[in-house]
Amino acid sequence: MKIMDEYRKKCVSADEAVKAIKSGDWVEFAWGASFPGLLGEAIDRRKEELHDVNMRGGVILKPLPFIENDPAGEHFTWNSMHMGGYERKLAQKGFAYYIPIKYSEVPRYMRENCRTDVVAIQVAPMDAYGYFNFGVTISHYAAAIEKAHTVIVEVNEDMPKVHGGYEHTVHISKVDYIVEGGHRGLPVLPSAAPSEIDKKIADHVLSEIRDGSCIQLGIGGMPNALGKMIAESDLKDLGVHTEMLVDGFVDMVEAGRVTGMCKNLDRGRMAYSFAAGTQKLYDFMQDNPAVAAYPVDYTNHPFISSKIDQLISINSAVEIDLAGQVCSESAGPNIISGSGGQLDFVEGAYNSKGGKSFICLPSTFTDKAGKVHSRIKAMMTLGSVITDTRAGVQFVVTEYGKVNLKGMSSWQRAEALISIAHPDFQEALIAEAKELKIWRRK
Ligand SMILES: CC(=O)SCCNC(=O)CCNC(=O)[C@H](O)C(C)(C)COP(=O)(O)OP(=O)(O)OC[C@H]1O[C@@H](n2cnc3c(N)ncnc32)[C@H](O)[C@@H]1OP(=O)(O)O
Ligand SMILES: CCCC(=O)O
Repeated sequence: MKIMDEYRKKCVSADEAVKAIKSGDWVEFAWGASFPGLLGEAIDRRKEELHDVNMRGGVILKPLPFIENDPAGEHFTWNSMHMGGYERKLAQKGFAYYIPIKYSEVPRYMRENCRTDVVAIQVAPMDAYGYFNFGVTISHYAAAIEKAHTVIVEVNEDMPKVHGGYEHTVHISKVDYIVEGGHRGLPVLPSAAPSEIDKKIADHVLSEIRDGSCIQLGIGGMPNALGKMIAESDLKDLGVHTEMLVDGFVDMVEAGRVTGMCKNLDRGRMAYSFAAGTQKLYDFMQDNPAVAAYPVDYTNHPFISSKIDQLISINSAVEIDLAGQVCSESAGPNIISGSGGQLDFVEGAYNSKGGKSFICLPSTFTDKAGKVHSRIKAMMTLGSVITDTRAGVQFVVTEYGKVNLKGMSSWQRAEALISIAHPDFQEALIAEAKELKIWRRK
């Protein structure tokens, strides 16, 4: 069959396409900026016919209509591989559940561990050869498609067509239904301007980065702010190998910091697996040969990323204890986000020749009642999830300085971490360290 005949045959309305979903199914639905809004609304309209449907996705940037309109959870359950602000509020109300991941492993989970009946995703318009480009989200979609009995694509004329890599497209022969969405825009994830604390942290990190380094920036305000600061530095010939492409990287390119010419892999190109940011980022990605889209088991697996020399990983955290264990995903037992690719890059950067991993966090956190807490704790808050074990953590940075925990004894860790805690909390931390028998009088 000619490709355009096949296209026309598979083209249906959103309501027609989602009839493929049956009660009890698992549906791979949305990730980040690739939110298939028409399909979401159509699934919601089918609510009364469906029971016990498990929807799966992550980093959701827009409300999920089928969850919003099912407050008793009779029809749909939301399962997230990484929660953003919207999902963590759903989780606190009991409407969403977290799937613990090491993000590098997600394609394998899809192939070997997770049930996937239907894939419903957003794509760019088909090309002349019959391929739909995944655009801003490559992640694990190719793997999920391999396992699903039904694949539905919602075509968004505004989805950038990106260069790969591999597994950044799906061929029409693998697609069951096509829903034309026209120009739908993409959800944006705005980034804040760097705060004074961000700037101080950035100064500590910047003094560790050399010309020719390859940068990964994690999710959240701090890494993005650091990206902007790197753009304002005088570093040269930087490379980019990251899971998440954010506006900070565009700033670096525009400032002439990035050539990628020192990379051992994907020389001259910026490897990424999903992108979320402003329209400036999405415009930058469109048909840009400097961008290389890959599945997340390529960008994130430490076996691959560590082949790149001078890999610099910059991630953020919620709290750290005096042993050096890092929590980046919960406040006590309450989920904030997820492990994501943090551990992947902490390991990848440390194992790269000349590589360094940085966990960057402000020294304090102010709660909603205005009370200030140290993020450096003698012991982890009860219920907090350990994202990076103490043996894996290398540099820890606050606005008060940086310490490299690798190879340090328990008393050295306590001393080092207390030295970068907020001065108002240092005495109390020393007292607690003494009780824990990790304070050594020198
Ligand atoms: C993407 C890559 O390339 S790979 C690796 C990157 N992935 C990761 O690092 C995964 C884990 N990390 C993360 O999810 C993020 O970096 C975070 C959560 C640590 C920081 O993200 P940000 O968006 O900057 O966090 P932010 O400071 O806005 O806080 C998020 C929420 O946590 C709450 N919070 C933050 N710190 C604390 C704390 N110490 N105690 C209690 N709550 C806290 C905030 O109040 C906020 O809640 P709200 O939205 O209800 O107000
Ligand atoms: C999984 C999405 C983002 C992250 O790695 O934290």
